[in-house]
Amino acid sequence: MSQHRVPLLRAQTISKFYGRGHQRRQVLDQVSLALYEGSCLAIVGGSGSGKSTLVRILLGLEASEGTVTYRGKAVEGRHSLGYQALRSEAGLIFQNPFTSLDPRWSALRSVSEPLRIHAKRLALSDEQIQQRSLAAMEAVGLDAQDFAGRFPRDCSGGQAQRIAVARAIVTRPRLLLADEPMSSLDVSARQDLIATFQKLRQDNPRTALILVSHDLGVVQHMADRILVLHNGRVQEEGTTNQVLSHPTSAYTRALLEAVSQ
Ligand SMILES: Nc1ncnc2c1ncn2[C@@H]1O[C@H](COP(=O)(O)OP(=O)(O)OP(=O)(O)O)[C@@H](O)[C@H]1O
Repeated sequence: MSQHRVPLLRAQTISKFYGRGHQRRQVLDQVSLALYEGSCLAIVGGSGSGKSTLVRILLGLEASEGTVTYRGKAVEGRHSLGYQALRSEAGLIFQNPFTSLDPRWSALRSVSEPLRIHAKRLALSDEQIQQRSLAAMEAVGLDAQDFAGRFPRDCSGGQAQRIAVARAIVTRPRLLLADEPMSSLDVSARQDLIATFQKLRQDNPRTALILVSHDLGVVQHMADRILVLHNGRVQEEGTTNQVLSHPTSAYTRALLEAVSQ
């Protein structure tokens, strides 16, 4: 069914090399993927498997062989239509909120910043920016009145990461891309953030999500499809149920044995 629609984001036969001469090394080999509106694709692999490189290529931040398209338009260089559409419609969440959030900014200022950047285009008043920012904080399970004036240093890792998620969703993105969003959190904060993402998906059924993780346990309750990457190659790709119940590669089976509880 979804196969007949145009994917929101598509990568076709992406290959990437670093270095020159005999230092030249391939870090991605013919990687293809498709992400549809409203779906969640997890990209899973161990350290050095090429996840971050792939993410940078998907975001148009790094050149590669192969093609990336966003809503059917090529993402190639910062002036391309695909790049501009992607960057104005995507929310990004990174591994460590204490480095991705500005330590000098209150939560309200961090969350409202993406709206301020686009305030003119979106025709938003200061009052509307504030209301939408507070609503984004509530949407990720923070008491907005309590957290609005807090700085990252006044927050736990899980709370700070929720502020970063609120900042990513405040513009109502069509695509959310989260690169190892749980890996700096302890088990309980991780469970809370998984629940937050699940609620966000229910509340925003059209938003697509790419979730990058080294841990199949983190993605199993969130992803519709899983792509397993190892040494820059796709080991397997399929529905979450298929990959978890009937893994076809030994590498995926090893990842499953290492699942965190
Ligand atoms: N700028 C670069 N120059 C040379 N090699 C690089 C560069 N960036 C990444 N690599 C290499 O490419 C391979 C893939 O790295 P990448 O960071 O994409 O993996 P990863 O799966 O995200 O790993 P991790 O989970 O540890 O972040 C690694 O061997 C890395 O050393």
